[in-house]
Amino acid sequence: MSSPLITLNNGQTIPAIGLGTWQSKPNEVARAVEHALKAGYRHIDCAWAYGNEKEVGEGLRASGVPREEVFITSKLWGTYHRRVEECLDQTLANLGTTYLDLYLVHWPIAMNPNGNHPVMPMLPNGNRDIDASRDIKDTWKDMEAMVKTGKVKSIGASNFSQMTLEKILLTAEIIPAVNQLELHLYNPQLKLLEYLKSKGIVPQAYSPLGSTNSPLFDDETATEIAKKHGLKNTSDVLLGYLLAKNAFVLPKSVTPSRIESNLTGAMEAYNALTPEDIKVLDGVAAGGKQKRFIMPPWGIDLGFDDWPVPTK
Ligand SMILES: NC(=O)C1=CN([C@@H]2O[C@H](COP(=O)(O)OP(=O)(O)OC[C@H]3O[C@@H](n4cnc5c(N)ncnc54)[C@H](OP(=O)(O)O)[C@@H]3O)[C@@H](O)[C@H]2O)C=CC1
Ligand SMILES: O=C[C@H](O)[C@@H](O)[C@@H](O)[C@H](O)C(=O)O
Repeated sequence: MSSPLITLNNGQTIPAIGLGTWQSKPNEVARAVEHALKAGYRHIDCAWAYGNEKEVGEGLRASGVPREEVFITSKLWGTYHRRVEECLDQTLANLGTTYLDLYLVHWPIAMNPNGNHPVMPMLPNGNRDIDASRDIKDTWKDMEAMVKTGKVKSIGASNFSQMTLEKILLTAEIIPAVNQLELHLYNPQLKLLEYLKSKGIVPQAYSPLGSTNSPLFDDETATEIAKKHGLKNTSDVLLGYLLAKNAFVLPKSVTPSRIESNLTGAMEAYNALTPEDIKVLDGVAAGGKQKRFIMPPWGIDLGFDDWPVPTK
């Protein structure tokens, strides 16, 4: 089974279901990618910061699926906001490919490129070593330049609130194709989804299952809806719900049976869910279950309604 395609604002199409690779250990991720591609996935979500792109590349080659049939995304890390092409070139070399289908700014926050650590530079006081003088608009300009090199087909955002998007849109020549966000039953960000729609930016749902040790699998509403439609897993409803919101889903798994069922189950649920189910699922977070799972301690305001502004 393959997944439906979503068309981006530049006409490029992407399979709506992609395999996540964050926290997939290097010794597990090659087999996970190979298995996913053999099971029908054609979209892999990677990042320089995940430290496993070399092994993702091994999995791609082991699958025997031609490179041009797979949609590959990767992300620019904070310590490289002033060295965009350098980060991209490392990713391309790690993956063993000459181009990416999509390149995202991982977080709209630059970190000190000359700090005490290449990935997570820290200050003596324990805070992240942020490069506050780097304007996100300039990082976006450098991302735009990567499209001209032919090394990336599309560019996009990740973890950008409306506030951050408005900043880059002031000078952007290329509107981000996507915004990859924490999106799931307990954090549906309905207002931001409306804004993205108005700008032609497609949402990509990260942590669609609620990430590691997720409470979402036990959610009563999703479980009841799964039962009602004879779906095998609550996770099917979690993924089908996001597809129905016109978001990509990027479930991560290194478990072969889950890799398979996330693809087939998401599609089954997408086809089974009714507008009434979607309305009920839309109300779960607002009904007292709102929760975000990925909240790195950046120490600055990212402009998300549900993410408390840090006190100095
Ligand atoms: N842009 C960004 O800042 C971010 C991007 N992402 C991207 O999104 C992807 C997905 O998000 P992630 O946080 O990994 O979390 P997910 O919501 O995809 O959940 C992954 C967890 O759920 C388990 N799991 C997967 N499928 C099932 C299933 N059917 N039943 C029960 N358990 C299951 C996995 O275990 P196991 O592997 O052991 O099967 C793993 O522990 C990432 O891998 C990454 O690619 C994620 C976070 C932030
Ligand atoms: O993509 C995954 C996430 O964004 C992850 O890379 C960050 O949350 C990182 O662990 C951090 O602490 O900043």
